Amino acid sequence: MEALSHTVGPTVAPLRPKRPLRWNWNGFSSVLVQSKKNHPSGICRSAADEISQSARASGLDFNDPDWKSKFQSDFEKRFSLPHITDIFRDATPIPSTFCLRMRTPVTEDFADGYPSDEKWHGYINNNDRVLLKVINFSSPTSAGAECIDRDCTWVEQWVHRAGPREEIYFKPEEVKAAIVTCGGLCPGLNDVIRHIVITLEIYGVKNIVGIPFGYRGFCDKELTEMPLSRKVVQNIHLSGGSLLGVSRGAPTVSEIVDSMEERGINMLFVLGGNGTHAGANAIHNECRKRRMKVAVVGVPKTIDNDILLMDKTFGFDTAVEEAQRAINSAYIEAHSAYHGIGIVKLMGRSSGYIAMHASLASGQIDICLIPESPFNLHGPNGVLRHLKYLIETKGSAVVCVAEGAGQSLIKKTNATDASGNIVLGDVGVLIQQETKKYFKEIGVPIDVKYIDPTYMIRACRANASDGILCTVLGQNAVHGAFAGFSGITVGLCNTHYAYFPIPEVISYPRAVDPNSRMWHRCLTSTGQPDFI
Ligand SMILES: Nc1ncnc2c1ncn2[C@@H]1O[C@H](COP(=O)(O)OP(=O)(O)O)[C@@H](O)[C@H]1O
Ligand SMILES: O=P(O)(O)OC[C@H]1O[C@](O)(COP(=O)(O)O)[C@@H](O)[C@@H]1O
Ligand SMILES: [Mg+2]
Repeated sequence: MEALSHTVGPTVAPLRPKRPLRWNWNGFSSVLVQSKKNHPSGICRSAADEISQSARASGLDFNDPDWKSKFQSDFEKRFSLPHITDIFRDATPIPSTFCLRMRTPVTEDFADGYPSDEKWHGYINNNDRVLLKVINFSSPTSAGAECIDRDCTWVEQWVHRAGPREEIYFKPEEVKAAIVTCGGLCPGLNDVIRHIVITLEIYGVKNIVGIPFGYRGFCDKELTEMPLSRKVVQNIHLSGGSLLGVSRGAPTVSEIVDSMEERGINMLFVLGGNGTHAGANAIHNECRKRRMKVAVVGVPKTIDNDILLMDKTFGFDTAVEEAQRAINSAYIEAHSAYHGIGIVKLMGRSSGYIAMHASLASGQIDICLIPESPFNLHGPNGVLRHLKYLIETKGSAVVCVAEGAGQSLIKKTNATDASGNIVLGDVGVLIQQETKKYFKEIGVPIDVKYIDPTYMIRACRANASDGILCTVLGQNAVHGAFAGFSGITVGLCNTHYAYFPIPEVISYPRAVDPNSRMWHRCLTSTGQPDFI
């Protein structure tokens, strides 16, 4: 085997030896098993149990000398992209109207046939692949190891490369494309809308509409679709939010598809998170059932960064950058006060990515609390005792907490929002109140400042790196639809762009691995102990 370059990081004992080491093994799905909560089965088992049970469940026998090729062929099947020819067997492609060498003016019609450039193959070949996992873990005890078998055998896992194909399955003049944005706001939504519209026009599509206020816009008679063109979207990326509006809750899938049929929509671009993608996949399946020649393509939008398999989702970098402003304010308040304590609550329902990254980026956080790493507030190892230590030794402290952290410490209400998401208890307020109570009890004066910048962060305009990410994702969404794929989404994968079948990226929320190098880096930065 060829020598691989070494990864950077400590080769000695892990930073936090108190935490039990457990290798991550999840049979066929080869995903991180991060904690009891994040394991799709919800069961916490020993590694040996996991191997035997998961192997049984997947039918994978590691004594079989062919287990690796069986794994790979199963993987290839799972990641193959649904295509309209699965249903319309005789659908014949035409040469792409997305000319890579010479742009076709939007006003020109295609009376003389579609322009094509047969000499230069700047297109993506359908067999191009992107490598999903790029670290060859030598042992299950390596930080963040994702292993398939007990020996952590290296198995290549390839996903489909995104981009324009040489042949397309829709004639631009027959396309009615619709764009819908669902769920909460996220920086970059307008950038993605803009690039979908611009790219559609370059293919030659003239009928492009926006569906107002998420899935609701399909069925609310008071809401009319918004005609879109390069002219309309030219400057929309200069402000945050969504030109089309967003909403939670939805009509039924069948009502949405009825509405699509009525409107003659045959390309649907869906910008949203896990809920939206579940909806998009259901729409795709319903269209197939009705034998509608429709391409449904998602672009993952979530500030929480909780979509599986992608380096990051758009808006995340901007959110981290913006979160730092709140952290810096909390830091200044805390440091300017006598015994000041700053508390900042950041988004992240089930994933602590924003809190972790903002803490790392700012370098001003003493305690970072995320849903993936349980903690006690009270007791000898609790957060409050450490805050007392910080006040005694540093004179001030700053806490960053993700909204989904510490939910076991808060009384559950069982309330859900319109989309069915659990309404979380306010952990920021809890920490604020308990901190005040604790210091009052021990007779130490403190000055607590609590900042919840949630909606300020979400409403921001995308920063430069997100702007580029949105541009590429928006363009690739259109290329995917024209290539005839449906029920897919697009994401950044090891710095390349890939298409994924929707179910693979939303089977459960992506979460921070408490055994990962990144979380350990964060702990190194804050200097916080275990809080259990
Ligand atoms: N399992 C599902 N099937 C179909 N539609 C869903 C599903 N979950 C959520 N949705 C719809 O997707 C939209 C967005 O979902 P939501 O959870 O609010 O945001 P996000 O997509 O950001 O996770 C809502 O209109 C919601 O009704
Ligand atoms: O107040 P809202 O609109 O329900 O949004 C709150 C939620 O939005 C988020 O920022 C993102 O959630 P979505 O990805 O589901 O839109 C969550 O972290 C947070 O719980
Ligand atoms: Mg969601």
